[in-house]
Amino acid sequence: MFFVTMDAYVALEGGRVVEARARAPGQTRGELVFTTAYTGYEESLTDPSYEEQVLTFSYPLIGNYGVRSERFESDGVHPRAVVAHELTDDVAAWLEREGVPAVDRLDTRDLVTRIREEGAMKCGIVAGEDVTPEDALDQLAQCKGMSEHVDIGEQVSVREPATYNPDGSGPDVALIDCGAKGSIVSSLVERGATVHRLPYDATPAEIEAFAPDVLFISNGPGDPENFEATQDLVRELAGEIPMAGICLGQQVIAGALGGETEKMAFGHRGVNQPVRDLRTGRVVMTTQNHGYTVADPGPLDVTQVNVNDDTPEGLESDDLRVITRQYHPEANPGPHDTLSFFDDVLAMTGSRTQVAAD
Ligand SMILES: NC(=O)CC[C@H](N)C(=O)O
Repeated sequence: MFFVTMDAYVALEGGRVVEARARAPGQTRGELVFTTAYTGYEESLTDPSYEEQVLTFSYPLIGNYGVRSERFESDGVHPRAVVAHELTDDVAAWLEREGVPAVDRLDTRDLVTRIREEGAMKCGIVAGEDVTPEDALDQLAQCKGMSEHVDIGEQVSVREPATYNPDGSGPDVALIDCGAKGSIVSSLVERGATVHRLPYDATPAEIEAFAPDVLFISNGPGDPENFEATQDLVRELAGEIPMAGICLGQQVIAGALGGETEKMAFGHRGVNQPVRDLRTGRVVMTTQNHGYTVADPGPLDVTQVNVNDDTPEGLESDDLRVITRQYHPEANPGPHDTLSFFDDVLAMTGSRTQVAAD
């Protein structure tokens, strides 16, 4: 007989408690979401866009090719906790070192079905010796909804500006860090750009000091409406300087220019999300991780849509010189179908006009 000691509990919004096995101890809470990605767990777990969420992997075995820091997208693990059907010892040890609770040996098929039917939900999660179902329910009771995390930008952004590839011969990019993945920086640097990484609440005057050729709004966690300072910046500089955005960046730019965003039921998280370009009819496979979407693109044209649910995946405006993507063209993890986005962004810089002085 094969016995597994159950020493972890996951309390779901509504009060149901699911038993599991502790793989990294701790007690925490967050919005329970799932990814269908079957590869790229190191990248997902270090993606700042997962801040304040509990990440469930629908793929049953996570960790089968080890843990290598070269693949990390930031300095630490961002989900509050991790749920999988089976986590390898390597991943469990890494999460324990990072102080991130992790559980496995629960029916993730059932959990994912529930999230698909009821939407992303609050959860409490406890793992380790002596934890009880009541502890998990206590955590659940303290769990905030994603949109209630009003200071989430502060949690994930750089404190001080940083410059990458200072002697580059390419364009200067002002990257507004709302929780940027490292491979957005490297995708730009590889193409010769100099990247000035700036806090999410950088002011127009701070941007102008760098005289950048393009303003690039990064990915990031939570509700784009909570990035008011970033939206103000976009509004202020719109039309003055070309702009690009990825994921939260698309949402912030659309919201700032008069459009609207809304929460999705369970979002898109995975590495095989099909996207159709409306101009060419071509479909590409994309990597995604988002729970909000653009509901109204404002003055921007929708140029790409998700094949599954028609939500906007690409927004553009020739007049305003804006180009954004809802998916992750930096492709870490891949597929690599959409890397040319970075070439398109840098190509926009040829048409730069002077940034207006205050
Ligand atoms: N990856 C991201 O930038 C996520 C965007 C936003 N936080 C969302 O969940 O929709």
